[in-house]
Amino acid sequence: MVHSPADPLSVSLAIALGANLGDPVATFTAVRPQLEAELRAWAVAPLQLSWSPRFLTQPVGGPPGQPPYLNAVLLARLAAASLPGERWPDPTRLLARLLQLEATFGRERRERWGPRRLDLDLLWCGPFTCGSPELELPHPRLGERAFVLAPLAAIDPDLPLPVAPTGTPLTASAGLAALPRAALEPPPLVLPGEPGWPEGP
Ligand SMILES: Nc1ncnc2c1ncn2[C@@H]1O[C@H](COP(=O)(O)OP(=O)(O)OP(=O)(O)O)[C@@H](O)[C@H]1O
Ligand SMILES: Nc1nc2c(c(=O)[nH]1)N=C(CO)CN2
Repeated sequence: MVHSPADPLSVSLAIALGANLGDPVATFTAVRPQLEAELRAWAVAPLQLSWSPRFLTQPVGGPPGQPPYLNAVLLARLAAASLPGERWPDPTRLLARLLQLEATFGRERRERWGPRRLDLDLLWCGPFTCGSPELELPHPRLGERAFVLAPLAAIDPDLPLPVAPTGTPLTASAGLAALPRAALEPPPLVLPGEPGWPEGP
């Protein structure tokens, strides 16, 4: 893992949630406080959390005939100055917590991109870059996925996305607008807020 120079992304992290088996709405409502608690326990330093609305999305990849997905994103901003010694906690420890939460909610791995009760993907984690199969950061497919970009753009259209060092800076809304037509057909459908998930359109 390598630390890159300070920028707005270097003080934030984002986690994508997905589910298309069981009762995804109930799963999201139940996992939300648990994910917040896991994140705060891992980070030690204070966090400012922003949840996206929930989106109903068409399955991308995997076996045909899957149910639609429920998707959302959690964005966390850290006050870098409040980190102990200004050092980030280890992202592999956060991934371990995410995998454990998936297991708690009955996640089973059968086939690539197969249907699942809960998927938690670490999209980026501050300044870390990492290319091992166990942990890739930033997530290599985040810029291709409407089910990730639409929730990010709903939190903040001007949110910069992590790109390769030589890449042009791209915001969440620009990334969404740049997707090929097929990736937006049908477009993600934003759900109204409700108790347990107040964020809506
Ligand atoms: N950024 C990341 N976030 C979550 N898991 C990751 C990440 N990078 C690598 N992995 C590894 O990927 C493994 C398989 O994850 P999973 O089956 O959830 O993939 P997926 O969500 O179906 O596919 P995709 O990676 O395209 O989103 C995990 O066991 C984990 O170790
Ligand atoms: N609509 C949708 N499609 C997917 C999703 C997802 O969360 N939503 N997750 C995948 C693997 O991470 C593969 N395909």
